[in-house]
Amino acid sequence: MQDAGVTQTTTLPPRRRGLPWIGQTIHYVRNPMSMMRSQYDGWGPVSDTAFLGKRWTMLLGPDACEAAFRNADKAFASGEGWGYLVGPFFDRGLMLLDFDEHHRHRRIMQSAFTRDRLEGYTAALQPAVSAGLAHWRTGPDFRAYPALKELTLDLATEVFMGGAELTTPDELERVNQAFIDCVQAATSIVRANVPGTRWGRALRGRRLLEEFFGRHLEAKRSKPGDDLFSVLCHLETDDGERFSDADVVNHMIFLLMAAHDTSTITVSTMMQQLGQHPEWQQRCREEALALPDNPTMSELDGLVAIDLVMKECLRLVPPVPMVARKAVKDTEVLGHHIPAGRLVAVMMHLSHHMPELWDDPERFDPERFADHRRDDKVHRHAWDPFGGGVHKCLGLFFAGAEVKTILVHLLRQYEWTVDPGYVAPMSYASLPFPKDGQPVHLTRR
Ligand code: HEM
Repeated sequence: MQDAGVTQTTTLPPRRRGLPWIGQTIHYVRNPMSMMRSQYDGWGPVSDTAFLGKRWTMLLGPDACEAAFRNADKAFASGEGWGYLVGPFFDRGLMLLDFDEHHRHRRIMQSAFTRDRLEGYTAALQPAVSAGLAHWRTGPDFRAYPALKELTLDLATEVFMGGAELTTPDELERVNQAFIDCVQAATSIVRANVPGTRWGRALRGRRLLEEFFGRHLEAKRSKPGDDLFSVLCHLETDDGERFSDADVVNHMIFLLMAAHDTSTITVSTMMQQLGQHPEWQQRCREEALALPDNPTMSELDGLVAIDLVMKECLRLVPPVPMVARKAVKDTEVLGHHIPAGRLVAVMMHLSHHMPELWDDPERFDPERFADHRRDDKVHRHAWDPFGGGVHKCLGLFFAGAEVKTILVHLLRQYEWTVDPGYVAPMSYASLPFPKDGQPVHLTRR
C-alpha cells in the first residue's frame, strides 16, 4: 500500500482522466470497483478526478478514510459535500449539518434512538413484518428487491409515522415515488431544474415531502406517541433544547431516506447470498425457528449466524459505498495537500474488497466476522458500512433490528434458491440496487 509513511505534504497534480466534465462518473456508475481500483493502483490513496462536473479528491483505502472520519483539524464539512450530491433534496437532515450545529441536533436526536425506544420500534416491527411478508407470491421468478422495498416502506409508515391511518395508499405511493426521485438525483448529469430530468423530478419530490410532513405536524405535536415522527416532535434535552417544526420536517425526510434504501439493499443481498448458499440458509433458519414468535431486540442481538451473514453482505455490497465531504480550509491527508473548497469522496467501498485486507475478498464467507477469526480487525476502517467519526450512522442499531426481524420472519415463512452462478447486475447511479429486481425461486414452507 502506498499510504503508509508519507511525511512530506505534496500537492496533487490534476488528473484529467475520462471526459472533461463528467470525468470518471460513467466509469464509477458502471463499475465502481474497477474505477476505484484503477484510481488506487494508478495514483495511490489520495488523488484527484473530475466527477459530476467538479474536481474531487478521492480518498481510497482504510488509512485515507480514517483520516477523513477522524477529521482532526475540522477541515471536512459534510453538509457542503453531501449538499453537492443531494443537498436540495435532503436539506438540513442530520447528515448535512456540521460542527456545533450538528452536535446540538445529534444530541437531541439521540434520545429517539435509546435502547428503550429501539425496543419499542422493534416490537412494532414484528406484526408489520409478518403481515407484510404473508402475501408474497411464490414462484421461480420472484423479484425480491421491489417486494422488499415495498415492505420497508410499509415498515417506515408503521414505525416512523405511526401507521397507515395517517395517509391513503395513493398518497403513500406518491410519497414513496418522491423519495425514490430524491435519492436518484444524486448522480444526475444535469444538475438544474430542467423538466424531464432526474434533478427536476427530485425538486418536485422534495416539495411533496415537505407538504406531506408539514400537513401532519400539528396532529403529531398535539399528543404523545411512540412512532419516530411523534418522538421527534416531543424530544427535549435536559437543558430544554427542542426541534422546531422545520427541523422535524427536515429530519423526517432525511431519516426516511436514510432508513429505507439502505435496509432494502441489505436484505436483498442477504436473500441472494442465502439463496446461493443453502447451508447458510439452513443455519440461519434454525436460529430463526428457535426464537419466540415476536422476538425482542435482545433476542435479535443474540442471533449469531444471521449476524455474520448480515455483516458479510454489508461488506460485499455496502448500501452507502462512499460519503461526501468538502474541505472548508486547507488541509492534508497522508501527506497530500487538499485545498479549501475541494469536494472529497471518502470511498469506504474499496476497503471492503481489498485483497490487502481480506482473504479472497469476492468470496461469500460470513465466518470472517466470527469470534475465532475477526478478519475485520485487520484495520479499524477495513469494514465501514456505517461510516465513522461524528457522522457515524445514528440508526445502525435500528437497522440491525429491522434487517434481522425481516430475515427471521422470511426464514420462517419461506425457502428460496438463487442460481449459484448468478451475479446481480448492480446499478450505482444512486445507492446500489439490483437492476433486475433480484430474482429468486421462492417457495412457502
Ligand atoms: C444497513 C442500513 C444502513 C447503512 C448501511 C447506513 C449507513 C450510513 C452511513 C455510511 C452514514 C454516514 C454518512 C456520513 O458520514 O456522511 C449514515 C448516517 C446516518 N444514518 Fe444510516 N445507515 C443505515 C440505516 C439507517 C437507519 C435505519 C437510520 C434511521 C433509522 C439511519 C440514520 C442515519 C442518520 C440519522 C445518519 C446521520 C448521522 C449524522 O450525521 O450524525 N441509518 N448511515
